[in-house]
Amino acid sequence: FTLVNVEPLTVPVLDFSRLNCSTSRPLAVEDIGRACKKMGCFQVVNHGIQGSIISSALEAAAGFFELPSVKAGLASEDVRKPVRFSEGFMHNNNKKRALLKLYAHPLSHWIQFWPLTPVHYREKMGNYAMEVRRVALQLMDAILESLGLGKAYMGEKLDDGIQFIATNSYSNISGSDSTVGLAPHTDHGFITILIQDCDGLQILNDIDGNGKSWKKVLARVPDSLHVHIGDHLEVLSNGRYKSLVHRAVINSHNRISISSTHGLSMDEKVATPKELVDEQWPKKYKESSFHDFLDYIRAKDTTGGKS
Ligand SMILES: O=C(O)CCC(=O)C(=O)O
Ligand SMILES: [Fe+2]
Repeated sequence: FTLVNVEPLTVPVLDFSRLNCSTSRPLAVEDIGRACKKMGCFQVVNHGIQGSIISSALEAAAGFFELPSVKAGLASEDVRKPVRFSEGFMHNNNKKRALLKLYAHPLSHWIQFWPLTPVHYREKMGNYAMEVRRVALQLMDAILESLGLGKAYMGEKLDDGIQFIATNSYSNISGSDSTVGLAPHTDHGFITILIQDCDGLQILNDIDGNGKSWKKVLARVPDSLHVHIGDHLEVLSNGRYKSLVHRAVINSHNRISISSTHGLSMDEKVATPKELVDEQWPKKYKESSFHDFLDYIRAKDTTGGKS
């Protein structure tokens, strides 16, 4: 009941092209800031990524999970090689979510570890990875600006940052109308950009001040990108922008989603800048790197590392 009867999210839609025009940029930056503060997420249209690049990436992801060896839960020859660099959990043992996680930046370094099949997988996913990164970096500039930090606050640190692409395939094996495919969590980077081939993403926030409730993100606006805030942006903004709790629900269809997470490099510490600390906003967070975060989560984990 609580999974199905979830209201759609009325999410602010940002026209990305407004960021590239000096007269409309200040208001667009303000809109982004407001969405980050109130909603923890927003959607982006007119981002310049061709629809065909988005659909090809979703197709490539679906094709990979359809490979007989992957379906059987065996690492295929070309998947086994990147084991050090990608994590894969397949549909075997009745798992509801299959995941292939790809390191994506710098692409010229990581792409050699990506799957070789289906054909054109690397090309299709690589095109999307590069394009979505371009959008992510420009959004991060705007987000920093909305915090009053100035466009160049992070400078090259963002250029050298990480990009993880998580390709997810969900199948409803329980036979029930809907089931949770991915439990509630927040992402660790600054921002995550997500695309999905059908509804399933749900977010938890308090939009009307009536307490937190789940809302579903509709896959309706064609080729729009869903952007949400991760833990490191919460740290950077000293809690002005909160990371967004989200989950994935599987309905009767199989479903594909691709999330691209962007942050600083693994060992670069994210700290709250002094400009964002004052009496009203005392410093709330310890500085940490992506690596520290993962170590902390592993250490805290009570499921024996299987989570
Ligand atoms: O499948 C989804 O919609 C959510 C995926 C997600 O949250 C993730 O990859 O971190
Ligand atoms: Fe996530």
